Amino acid sequence: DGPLPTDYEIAQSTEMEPIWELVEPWGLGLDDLQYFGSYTAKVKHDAIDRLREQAEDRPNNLVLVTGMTPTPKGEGKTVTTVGLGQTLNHIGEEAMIAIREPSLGPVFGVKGGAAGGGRSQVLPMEEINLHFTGDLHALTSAHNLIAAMLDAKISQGDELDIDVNDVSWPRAIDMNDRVLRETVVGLGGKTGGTPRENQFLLTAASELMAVLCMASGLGDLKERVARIIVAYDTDGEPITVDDIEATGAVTMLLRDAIKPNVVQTIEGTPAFVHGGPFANIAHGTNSLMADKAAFGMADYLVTEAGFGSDLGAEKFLNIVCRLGEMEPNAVVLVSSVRALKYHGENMWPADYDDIDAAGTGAVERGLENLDKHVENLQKFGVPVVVAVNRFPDDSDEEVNVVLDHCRDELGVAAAESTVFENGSEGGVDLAERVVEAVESGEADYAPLYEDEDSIKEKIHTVATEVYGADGVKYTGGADRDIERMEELGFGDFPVCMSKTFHSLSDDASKKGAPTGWELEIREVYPSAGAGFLVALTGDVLTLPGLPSDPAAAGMDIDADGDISGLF
Ligand SMILES: Nc1ncnc2c1ncn2[C@@H]1O[C@H](COP(=O)(O)OP(=O)(O)O)[C@@H](O)[C@H]1O
Ligand SMILES: O=COP(=O)(O)O
Ligand SMILES: [Mg+2]
Repeated sequence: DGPLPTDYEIAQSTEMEPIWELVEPWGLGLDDLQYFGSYTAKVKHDAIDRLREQAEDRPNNLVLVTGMTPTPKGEGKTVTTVGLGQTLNHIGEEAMIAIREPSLGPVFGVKGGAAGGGRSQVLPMEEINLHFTGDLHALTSAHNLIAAMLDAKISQGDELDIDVNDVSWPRAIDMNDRVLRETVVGLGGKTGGTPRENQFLLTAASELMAVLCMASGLGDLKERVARIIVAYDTDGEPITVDDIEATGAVTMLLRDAIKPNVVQTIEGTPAFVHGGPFANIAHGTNSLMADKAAFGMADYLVTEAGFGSDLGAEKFLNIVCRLGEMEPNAVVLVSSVRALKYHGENMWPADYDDIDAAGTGAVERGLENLDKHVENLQKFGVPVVVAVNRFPDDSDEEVNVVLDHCRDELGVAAAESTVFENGSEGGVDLAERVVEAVESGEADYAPLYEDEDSIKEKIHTVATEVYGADGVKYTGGADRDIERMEELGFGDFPVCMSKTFHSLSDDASKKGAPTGWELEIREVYPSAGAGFLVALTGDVLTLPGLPSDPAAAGMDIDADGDISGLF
């Protein structure tokens, strides 16, 4: 007993299997893999195609893991996804997991890594959380190649008649560097190019990341890249990646990134870790290629959508399942005592000492946030299982407040989970509830809106049904943007809402289940390559900043290469 070793110590003490041995029973052979050391590999296209075919003869039980509105540290969706995958195998099912690959932004910022934690992690955690297989670097380079070629056209004169004040393609960086949000480029006189304003966004929010996650293979990726709109000409006509002749080079840079990465969990469950869009500023789930391949290897796929169900899950259910032709069989809604207290105390910003000091009354007062998330998820017609992800200092009384509420008040299945501390031993109750939900056949999934609904109807549906808004107000150029989207023929695209994750509303300070407010939409732009529109709400930022005490400040490496402070 005593304090749990750190994530890194647990990871280091785990004897991993060579990846080719680990995946062999799941249908992947030596020649199907492109190796990055002994414990990480990419799956080659032929193998992916074979797995897709094999998936047609399997159950394809899809379990989505989402959460309530989290505190800034996160409440354990990744931990629960890894732990549930491990536990399903532990109780005799065949399960794979698919999660996103981390961005260096949060790794060095507030949240730390995204490889799970405790005894429910994917390994090798230090590789996964740092350079991994280079996908984020490849995406950043590909994104900035487009920006450089576009500016070369602008400053050296071009037949495209680009409107220098109507360029929609920013630059990208995989780092939370807030001072790059709004920049001026092209300074330095004639050789410096044409001065103009330009933004940076986090690579996780790049349309290339979304395109990589939606693509079905290299050929599809290339067609999607070609369609990406990067600017408009002086007549307002779109200019694409193909128009600036960047399609081939950009796709070449992504030739490896498009292949899903396969690794293992602490207990030896195979895991796809591929694609890394955040769920506030992007669509928030891993690549469809990973999902489709996993269905060829296992009966269950457990996959995570980022942040609360108003973000990752809403977009997974309204966009990813629609475009990816998938139907979820159950949704796990991760709750935590600390998040319930955070809402119950109407706390902003989060103070973890105050959270620890709060009592069961605060847990009860916070339940309104959990209730709204349960209500939202039930609107999609999928059975909900609430997981109470138990943290070390949680008391039985506090946990039981949540379990009793779910079972007695909400009439939904609920289970305590200690997969962080105990691995699969701590997930049996949850896994059994999930299997019951899947085997009940109750799932009757449907998205909340139809393709033919207007753009404003789609936004109104999400705002009122999911966020709890009374309505929507369009500010800035949003109305004109929507008219342009309809003129361009994007009216039937689903809408990816970009919103703060700190609240169900677009105001980070509002906790619980805010009512009596209007959603503000300030900009709408196309991800023509990904196949959806993006609507910016409130003051959401596509390039986060570092806190004054970033996680990076607590990290170190010794002369033997041993790392500390990475979590
Ligand atoms: N039950 C738990 N006990 C202790 N720490 C936990 C527990 N669950 C999650 N954590 C830690 O909390 C942080 C957020 O967990 P994570 O699974 O990444 O959440 P999410 O995916 O919802 O953002 C991570 O540092 C993780 O190791
Ligand atoms: O996009 C955010 O994902 P997490 O909630 O898993 O941090
Ligand atoms: Mg996560």
